[in-house]
Amino acid sequence: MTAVPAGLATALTELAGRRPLLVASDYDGVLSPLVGDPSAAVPTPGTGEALARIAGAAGVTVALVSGRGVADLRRVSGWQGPYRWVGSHGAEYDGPLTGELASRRDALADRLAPLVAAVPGARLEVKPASVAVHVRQVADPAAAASLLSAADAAADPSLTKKPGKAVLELAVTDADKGSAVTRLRDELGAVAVVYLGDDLTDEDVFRRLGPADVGVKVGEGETAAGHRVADPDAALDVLRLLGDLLA
Ligand SMILES: O=P(O)(O)OC[C@H]1O[C@H](O[C@H]2O[C@H](CO)[C@@H](O)[C@H](O)[C@H]2O)[C@H](O)[C@@H](O)[C@@H]1O
Repeated sequence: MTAVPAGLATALTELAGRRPLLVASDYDGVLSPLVGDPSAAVPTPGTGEALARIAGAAGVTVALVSGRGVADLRRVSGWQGPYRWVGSHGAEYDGPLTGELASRRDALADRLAPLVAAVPGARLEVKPASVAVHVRQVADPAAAASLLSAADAAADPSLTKKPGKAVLELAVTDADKGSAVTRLRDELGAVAVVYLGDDLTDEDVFRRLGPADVGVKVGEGETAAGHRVADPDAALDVLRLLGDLLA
């Protein structure tokens, strides 16, 4: 167990009495350590219990806000909790997406597949509203960079580019996590929001947080978040502290 940074602990203590409260988090790299195979990204042990405890506090809503599709997020996490499940970077907000996006996504996947197949270790992930080109397991950094450039060049202007950690995602919607969390905040009438995230797509949320909110960047890199912790283990410590404060 690591100590939660003092400034963050103080901010959470100040926020803990406010209701309604929204506690939202990204999944990969925050609630689950990054691994080579996206389908094997299980939660950090103890994280499900920490989230369930927070969700059990009166007036508190827990939301999982992921780039993954909701069905995939449920499967990979193994969680069933009473959470708000927001997937596909916010495109899946009220439930599964309609089928009309699927044909555009499939055509995109067909265009990208030969590029990915030509690079050993690269992986194509077809998701509800996007296609992701993963290079985490490409041994040659030049080949990885070149594949990401080629995928970027293959994107027509109707697509939304979402670069992330060893990945470039091309989305057939312009949804973003910042809009999704703002919509949740408004819907719940939340007077404060806690958000944890590790990647570029999470910056859309951090940029929209206000002075009453607490944003926590997990890991390195530039951020608009007011607080930072080192890794998913430290993120778990934040959730455990928040659970204690809300109890
Ligand atoms: O918004 P998130 O919940 O963080 O999802 C972002 C993307 O996460 C996954 O990719 C990332 O995690 C993989 C497993 O650890 C890792 O192999 C990959 O390099 C990371 O980019 C997921 O596969 C994507 O679909 C999500 O958009």
